[in-house]
Amino acid sequence: MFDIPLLYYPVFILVYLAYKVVFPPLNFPRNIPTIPFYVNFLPILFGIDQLDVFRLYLAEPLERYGAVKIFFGSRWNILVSKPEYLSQLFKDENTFAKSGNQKKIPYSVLAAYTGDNVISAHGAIWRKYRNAVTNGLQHFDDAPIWENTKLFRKLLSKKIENGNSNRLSMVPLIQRLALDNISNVALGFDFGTLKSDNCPLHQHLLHIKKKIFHPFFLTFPFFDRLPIPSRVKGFKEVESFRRELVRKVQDDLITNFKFEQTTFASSDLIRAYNREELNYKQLCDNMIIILIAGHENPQMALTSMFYFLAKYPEFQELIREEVKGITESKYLLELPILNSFIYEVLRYYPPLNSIINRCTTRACRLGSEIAIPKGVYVGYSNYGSSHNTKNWGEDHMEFKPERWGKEIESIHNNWKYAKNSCKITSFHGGRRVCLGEKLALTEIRITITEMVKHYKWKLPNDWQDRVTPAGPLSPWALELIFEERN
Ligand code: HEM
Repeated sequence: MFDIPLLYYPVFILVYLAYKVVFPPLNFPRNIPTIPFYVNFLPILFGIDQLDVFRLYLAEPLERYGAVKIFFGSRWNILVSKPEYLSQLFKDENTFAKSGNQKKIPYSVLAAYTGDNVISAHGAIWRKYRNAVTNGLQHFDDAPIWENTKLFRKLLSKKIENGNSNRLSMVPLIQRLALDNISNVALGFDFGTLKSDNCPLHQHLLHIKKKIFHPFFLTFPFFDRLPIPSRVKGFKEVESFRRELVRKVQDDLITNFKFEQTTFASSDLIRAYNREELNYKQLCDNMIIILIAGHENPQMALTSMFYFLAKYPEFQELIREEVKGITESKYLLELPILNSFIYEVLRYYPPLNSIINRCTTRACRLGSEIAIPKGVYVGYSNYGSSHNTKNWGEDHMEFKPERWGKEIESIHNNWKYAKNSCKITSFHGGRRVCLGEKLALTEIRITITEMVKHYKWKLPNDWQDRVTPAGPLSPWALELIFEERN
């Protein structure tokens, strides 16, 4: 045996870490391309956005091979975009088992925030959660959404009046609309952000989100294991926000003397907790995920809707004509231009660009050719499947609502077909299909309807047209210039 001087240990550790980061593990499939590990840092280093990264590094290999090796979240993963592979991923849940942050990075601030919930759980636990929340998310009263859109309009008009400018920063405003919608429709309380500029729960949420979605800690959650003071504080703040939210929901529902008749997703969660089918942590984890998925995804989608309506203003006029006199959601479902426009936006900018939260439970093959070892994280690229020549033709980079069809029946059928054949995976598909799709689409239809009736808007000439640098996908720091219609 020979002694290695202590001095060399840090060097060995660094070399080992670099080796783990720079190259995929040796047992990863060799017949698919490797995306350079540094692509994650390009938005931070060079100010480019996630679609620049996609165009430069992912588009061609994904189009050609349908799957690539990619470094993300402190590990190497496999990212898939080919419909056949996606369909296998979505169907064979026993092999590609859901494994969310609570398993992948249990030591992280992000995992402390989201916990073990209906989106990330697997097997019997997932079924228990899904049973509790399905009814409330599928059957809901859309009246609060109409009401909130009116409050949203009032807020816009007030901002324009007070600021002496009709140029508005849209992200915080849309977030307020999305938060009030999900809290009213699914959680059974009013977040109240549209009525007050300084709602304490909202301020708390904004504060912790900055900590959770820090690009460095998202790429290297491993550092959350270290006693870094800001991260230690982050854990405490996340916990206090979760408790505050659940207390608010419980207080509002319990003081509601008709609690037993309420059908919110949160009422069913509380009932499952009262029957001891869920423990307190599971109750919190699922309440919080309804809040997170229920406001962040529609927020991204709505931001993109506003953007595309500004970029192609002819659709503001066409949709305005279509929605004239309509005040009920069921009639909005029948409008071809409105619905094909929405589907095209969801294809063009899928709010969740890529999702990596499945882990192989055994060595297996993706298709007949890609051999994957046990314990590997496999995810899917929504942008990759909806921007792909094989799936969408040579014009997939063009924004063309008419690609969905002319008649409303064929438009909805084409949307269903694209989902069933995994050519569009913006809402996942199969058994684990998004439970909030109906709610989100209702919210989007109502918001567009009310907005085009009362405003015209356009992009400022000096606004930089780019998308978010990483994570959820939508126009970055969207600003719009509004004009009220008479
Ligand atoms: C435009 C808006 C939305 C988009 C694009 C979207 C997208 C998705 C996607 C891609 C998944 C699968 C995630 C995965 O693979 O792990 C999912 C699952 C889910 N979403 Fe949504 N979502 C949206 C809105 C909502 C809303 C408003 C809710 C309401 C709370 C919601 C609740 C859920 C739930 C509960 C699941 C888990 C389903 C399961 O695994 O059983 N989503 N969503």
